[in-house]
Amino acid sequence: MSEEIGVVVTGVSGRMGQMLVNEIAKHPRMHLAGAVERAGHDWVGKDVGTAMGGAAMGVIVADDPLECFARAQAVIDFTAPAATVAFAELAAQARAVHVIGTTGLSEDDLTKIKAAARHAVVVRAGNMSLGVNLLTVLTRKVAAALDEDYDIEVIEYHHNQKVDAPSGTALMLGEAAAEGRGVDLRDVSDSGRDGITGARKRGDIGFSAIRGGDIVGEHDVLFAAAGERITLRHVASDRALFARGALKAALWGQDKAPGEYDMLDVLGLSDD
Ligand SMILES: NC(=O)c1ccc[n+]([C@@H]2O[C@H](COP(=O)([O-])OP(=O)(O)OC[C@H]3O[C@@H](n4cnc5c(N)ncnc54)[C@H](O)[C@@H]3O)[C@@H](O)[C@H]2O)c1
Ligand SMILES: O=C(O)C1=N[C@H](C(=O)O)CCC1
Repeated sequence: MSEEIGVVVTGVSGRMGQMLVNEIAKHPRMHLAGAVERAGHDWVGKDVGTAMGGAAMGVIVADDPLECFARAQAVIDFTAPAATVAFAELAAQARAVHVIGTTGLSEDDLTKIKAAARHAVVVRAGNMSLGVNLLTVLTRKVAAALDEDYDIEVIEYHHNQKVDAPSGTALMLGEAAAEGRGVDLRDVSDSGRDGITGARKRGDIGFSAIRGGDIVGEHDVLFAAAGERITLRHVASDRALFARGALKAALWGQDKAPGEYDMLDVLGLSDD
């Protein structure tokens, strides 16, 4: 698809929302078709450009998502789980591609998103960067090559405002490691150690979450055995990285059949 598409950004005042507005403004094949914030937010009713402290953009921040989605080809959504579940249904009604970056989604949330994806394209990933998605492929391969003599630990580092743990990225990496090992992550996941936990269980995949300052997002996958350690590491130093991945997903999804996709599909890194 080569024509320009209209994109709605939800959670527009957020860290990712503002990053997305800036990236869309620079994109040759996209324009900002709408900007959504939660009802009662002080940006609602204001021009998004002036609310961001710059020049007016001619787009007024709204709290009625469906009205905005109806005039767009894509919705890019980095908000919060309850909002994302509601937006999935509305984006499907509007037949807009729904790009979901929100993390911390429960099993129940994922079931509802899957239902919405019967009617429209949903692209969802806990991390939209090429580097992290490539790292999931490498993690799966390394985990498949090593046996349980190698303890797998995922360590993630984020800013002090992050509300969910383990991060969406850490879970993607944990899933990839479990897949490489041929196990279900739910059976081997070990997060939140505290107190007299007992020795580490062989075969577990551990998670640790560091929160501090303005860290954008860093992830280590550690394979630790007697006598040696291997670490796979990704460092994000600019949120624009995630925004650009989301824009790529919005364009990629335009000519796809309804269904749920991830960034491995968008980036051509998927096995199937
Ligand atoms: N997948 C990725 O690559 C990636 C990258 C960065 C962040 N994230 C995730 O994106 C989400 C947002 O991160 P952030 O740092 O921008 O958070 P943030 O708190 O800065 O922004 C979230 C925004 O969503 C808005 N919001 C909440 N409920 C809403 C509703 N019902 N309607 C409209 N807007 C609503 C909030 O008002 C806020 O402006 C988090 O889940 C985070 O983990 C994912
Ligand atoms: O800042 C955040 O929040 C991030 N969330 C994603 C995650 O949970 O992995 C991606 C990195 C930044």
